[in-house]
Amino acid sequence: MNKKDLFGQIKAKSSYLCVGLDTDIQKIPEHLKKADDPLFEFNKQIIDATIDYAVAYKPNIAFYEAHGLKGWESLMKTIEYIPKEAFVIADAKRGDIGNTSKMYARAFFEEMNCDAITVAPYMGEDSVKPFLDFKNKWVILLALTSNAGGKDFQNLTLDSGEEVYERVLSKSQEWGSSEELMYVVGATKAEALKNIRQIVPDHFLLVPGVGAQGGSLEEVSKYGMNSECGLLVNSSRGIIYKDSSEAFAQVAGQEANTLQQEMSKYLEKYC
Ligand SMILES: O=C(O)c1cc(=O)[nH]c(=O)n1[C@@H]1O[C@H](COP(=O)(O)O)[C@@H](O)[C@H]1O
Repeated sequence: MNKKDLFGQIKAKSSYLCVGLDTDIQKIPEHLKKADDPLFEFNKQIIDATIDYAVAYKPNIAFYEAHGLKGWESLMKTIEYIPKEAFVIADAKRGDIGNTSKMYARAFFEEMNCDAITVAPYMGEDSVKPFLDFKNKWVILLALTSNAGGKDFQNLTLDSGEEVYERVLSKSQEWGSSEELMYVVGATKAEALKNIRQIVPDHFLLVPGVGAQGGSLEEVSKYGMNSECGLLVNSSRGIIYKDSSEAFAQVAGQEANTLQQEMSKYLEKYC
């Protein structure tokens, strides 16, 4: 999906919501545990209940890898099930020497047909470029992450006066354009968004950390939005685990609907 089509979906649904499929077998409703493929069954119902309110889905690969071959099957079935109108992000946080990154890219872009993958920038240009070689696919580079430990490296100040995350933003623009590169900025770091928008005015930002991690959707929207929205805001636990009864998917749908309604207001106000 290209940037224009992504913005088209955002306008059509009045939403920049990304539903995080961090599907934990310990947390899914009891009645689903007897299904042949409980992870897929759970995801299928969550997708059906939220598709009217979400423009993107982000399966977090760890939750599937943890189950070996069966987990990979659940993941692949889930990705195939997501309607084509939605943007699919493999949250895999990969990145390695060039020939290895190329294999990761083939796995997630060709084999699984995801639209985007999260990539760690630590190994630099030749670890990121192989992902960017795929046309009509996206790299989502970790810039300023939502976790407390992010500051251990990301906020260190370089001799140039830039912080490391700022260098990630400025340097990586030499590698790819805003048609193929997005950045992760945690909703818990919303105070940095004004500055981030000065460095990357046109890029989409994937913003996790509203809901369970306590980030503010209003602040993120106010400081992070650009004229093409430029935001995908993810919530995982705050949507998918609100209820553990047989009505879990309905409750997830309501939760997504509530976020979408709030987003609709911010699109009018800030976009
Ligand atoms: O890359 C990510 O998606 C990510 C980056 C980050 O800085 N913080 C962060 O929470 N995430 C992911 O976003 C999701 C957040 O989940 P919830 O806190 O349950 O909404 C998880 O899948 C995290 O791995």
